[in-house]
Amino acid sequence: MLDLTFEAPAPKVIQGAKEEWELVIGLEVHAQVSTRAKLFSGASTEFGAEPNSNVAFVDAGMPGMLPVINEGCVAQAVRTGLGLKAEINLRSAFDRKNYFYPDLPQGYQISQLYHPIVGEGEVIVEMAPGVARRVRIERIHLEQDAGKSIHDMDPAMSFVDLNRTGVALMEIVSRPDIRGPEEAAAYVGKLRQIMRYLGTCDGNMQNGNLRADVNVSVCRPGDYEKYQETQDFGHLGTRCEIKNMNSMRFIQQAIEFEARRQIAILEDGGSIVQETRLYDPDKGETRSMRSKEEAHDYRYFPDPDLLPLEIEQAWVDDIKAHLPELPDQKKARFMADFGLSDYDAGVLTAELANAIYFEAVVNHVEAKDGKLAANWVINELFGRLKKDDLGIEASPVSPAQLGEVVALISKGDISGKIAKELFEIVYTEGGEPAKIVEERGMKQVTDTGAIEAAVDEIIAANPAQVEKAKQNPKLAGWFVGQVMKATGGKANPAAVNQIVTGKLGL
Ligand SMILES: Nc1ncnc2c1ncn2[C@@H]1O[C@H](COP(=O)(O)OP(=O)(O)OP(=O)(O)O)[C@@H](O)[C@H]1O
Ligand SMILES: [Mg+2]
Ligand SMILES: [Mg+2]
Repeated sequence: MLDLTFEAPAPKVIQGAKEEWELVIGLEVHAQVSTRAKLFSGASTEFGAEPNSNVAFVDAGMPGMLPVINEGCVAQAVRTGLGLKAEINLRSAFDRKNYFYPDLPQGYQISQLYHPIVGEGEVIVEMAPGVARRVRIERIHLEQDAGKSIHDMDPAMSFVDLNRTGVALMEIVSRPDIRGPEEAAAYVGKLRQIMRYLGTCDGNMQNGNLRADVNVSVCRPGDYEKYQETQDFGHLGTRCEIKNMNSMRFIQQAIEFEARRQIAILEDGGSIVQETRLYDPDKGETRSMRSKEEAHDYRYFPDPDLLPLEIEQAWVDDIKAHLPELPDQKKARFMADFGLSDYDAGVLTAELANAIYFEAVVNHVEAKDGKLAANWVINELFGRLKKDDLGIEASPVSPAQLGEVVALISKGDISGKIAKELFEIVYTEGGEPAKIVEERGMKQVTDTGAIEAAVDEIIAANPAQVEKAKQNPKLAGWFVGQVMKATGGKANPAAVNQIVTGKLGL
């Protein structure tokens, strides 16, 4: 496992006009379950389909239609819970959350207020190499997504698209353990990463696949510690909830703005009204959407159309036994097996596809070359792909090809400089690296006779430089550079250096 030091929360402190304030943040993350069918119907969840083409009668709220639970969605929620080291509740139940909105044809959302499927867990967020924070998860429940109102097609009309109605969401509720905007973004990033590894949510924030409701309050220094001791929310300030954030950058901006807004009110002698707010990225401010009093009147009650959900421990155990390696485990293994730095291992495991690619490269080289392979994947390959705006899946260089390049460097067959040329050839033209080296005469010159001849020539042609070098041995580097140039970068630099210093008598 990763060797982490857990730090007490370092809250973001904001200096108000009169006093200092600390931030307290709790997140409700809505993660769309990766699944082909909806939570209670067989309709497809495909993104971007023709409006209203993926709607079962039950999704449209037709009278007499009954919901039928999708076992695959339940398995995904359990998998997510296990990935967050959470308790799994073998018995959970569905409740109706009633409200009226044009994109909600049933007039209620089926959710799990009283008995969620997943209980307490945790997310470990690394804020600096080896320094981590633990954010507690309160619960994860399954619920239906709503449809989408469309207001921008016609100035006089609104339309509704029910494709998203009834798609399964996991609402992942954190404790108010997050103490600053960067930490909030890091937390969402870590959750996203874990779920992508688990295959339970695609985490595509642009598509609305992962959205966060951000709860923000402020308190005076010392009050948060009192809350931690007693778990009494009375020590914390009143929260406001900023709905539906789907960008890490906006999450941070919204928190910052919201905290300052609350501080200004409090320092003015006012009090915070608990309410739901929306963030306007163009104006960089939050504004009130509805007060929480109205919003809370959901008249929750157990859904009479659905029996309590009972699952078996053996089924949960089976899912647990088949969990994939998670980001922290993979990172720790990369560091231990290949001697990678925390940073390199972090970059390579940030996205599962990158980690898979790297491991495939390493399969073609010896373990001792893991670090070299990491450098090539991170610096050369990622850099090159970025230039062409390509994802790793579209890489023109396969792991086998890159592994071969790395092995050629490691064996001393080619120099680092030539390796870059070789990489570019493989990237643009394809082909087998070893063959290319052979055919195009790119092999490194390790033959000392040939290097000596080149050194002699440079020394003979530059008597003045030779004199200077004798006074200042650092100038040997100049001779090495000249020899490298003369041999088209193919001479082995270490051998050149040795011969140059020998011949100059340094
Ligand atoms: N004082 C506080 N400051 C900041 N966050 C808080 C505070 N108190 C509670 N929270 C956070 O607010 C969130 C409350 O979410 P929860 O789903 O339990 O209820 P809700 O927001 O009332 O309901 P809904 O799901 O209808 O929005 C949690 O993430 C919790 O950590
Ligand atoms: Mg909630
Ligand atoms: Mg909420």
